[in-house]
Amino acid sequence: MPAVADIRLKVLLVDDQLSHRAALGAELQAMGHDVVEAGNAEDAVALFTSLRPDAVLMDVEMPGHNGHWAAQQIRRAEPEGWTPILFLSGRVSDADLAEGIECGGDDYLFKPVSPVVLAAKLRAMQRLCSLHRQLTSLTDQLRASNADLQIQSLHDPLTGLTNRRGLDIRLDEELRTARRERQPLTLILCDVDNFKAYNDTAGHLQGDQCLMRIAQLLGETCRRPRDLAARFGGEEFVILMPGTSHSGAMFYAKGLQRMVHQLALPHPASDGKTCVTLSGGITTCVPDGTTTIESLLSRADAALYTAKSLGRDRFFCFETQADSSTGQAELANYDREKSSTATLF
Ligand SMILES: Nc1nc2c(ncn2[C@@H]2O[C@H](COP(=O)(O)OP(=O)(O)OP(=O)(O)O)[C@@H](O)[C@H]2O)c(=O)[nH]1
Repeated sequence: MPAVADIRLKVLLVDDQLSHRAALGAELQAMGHDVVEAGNAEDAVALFTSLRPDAVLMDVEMPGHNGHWAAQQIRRAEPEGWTPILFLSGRVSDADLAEGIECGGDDYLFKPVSPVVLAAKLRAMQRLCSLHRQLTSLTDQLRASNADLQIQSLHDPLTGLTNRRGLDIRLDEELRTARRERQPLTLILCDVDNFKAYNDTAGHLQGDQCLMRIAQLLGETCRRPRDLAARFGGEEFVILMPGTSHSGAMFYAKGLQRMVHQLALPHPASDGKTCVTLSGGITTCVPDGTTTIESLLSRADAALYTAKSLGRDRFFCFETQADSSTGQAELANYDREKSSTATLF
């Protein structure tokens, strides 16, 4: 930020008399400021809107609209009212002065303008301009910090994935959208197998690295714009797939399992397996009025529990779960298949 005295103001100088503009303009430039000139009120308003000067010096009496009218238009164009407007006038009654301030002006300069008074008023405008710039810069910093905080509050610091809070927000949105549009919604709850043993053997820091790699893989596999990979907590992750049917979810899970195998992250203590594996519980439904975030999570959790009981390194999905007969029929339609028994792969 330059020192107040060094601030170069962009001054909009409005006067219908060319000779007055030339004289005052030359003085302003000699003081180190930039000058934009307008010869009438309409041009003044147009130039103010397009160029956003730092200060306005405005004649009051002009053919057509006068300076008071122009000040009103300028205040409308800039409701925060930061830009100082100084009227230039030959003689001012108390009533004129009051009207000028009422119309949005800040001060009066009497013609012919004394160079000393002009310099003093410009110094005051430089101070105001400096305050405005500081405030704008602080507001920008605050806005950026708020945006950062917003991102941090919705993301997990270890993996960078959406955190539980962010997941809850998206789940709520997607549940309502799927219900309204009668579209299937798939939720997969994944868990790293025997992760306690991993930590106990390889150490917590190595465990963190493992979670980061798995999270990265999950993030990469969520390719559709509305798919979401989130860290649910600990070594558990959620994949949310709006508009994805039962069969689509199974196709995705098979691919994910294959990719985890290909990743081949060494697991130091996993029930006879040498590499990290995932288990997952899948639930797909066309939600109705009774479907809640909790019911979706609890169905996925039950399916995950079953996958673990059946020996881990697998994804499990109960028979197609819809929440109403309508939902069930629609889901069957989407999948073009009738599900009857549990599906395991
Ligand atoms: N390194 C690391 N470990 C974590 C983190 N969050 C949770 N854990 C660990 O994850 C382990 C989860 O253990 P369990 O819930 O018993 O599950 P598990 O050992 O994977 O067993 P199964 O789920 O049955 O395969 C615990 O040891 C937690 O301390 C984390 O951010 N970093």
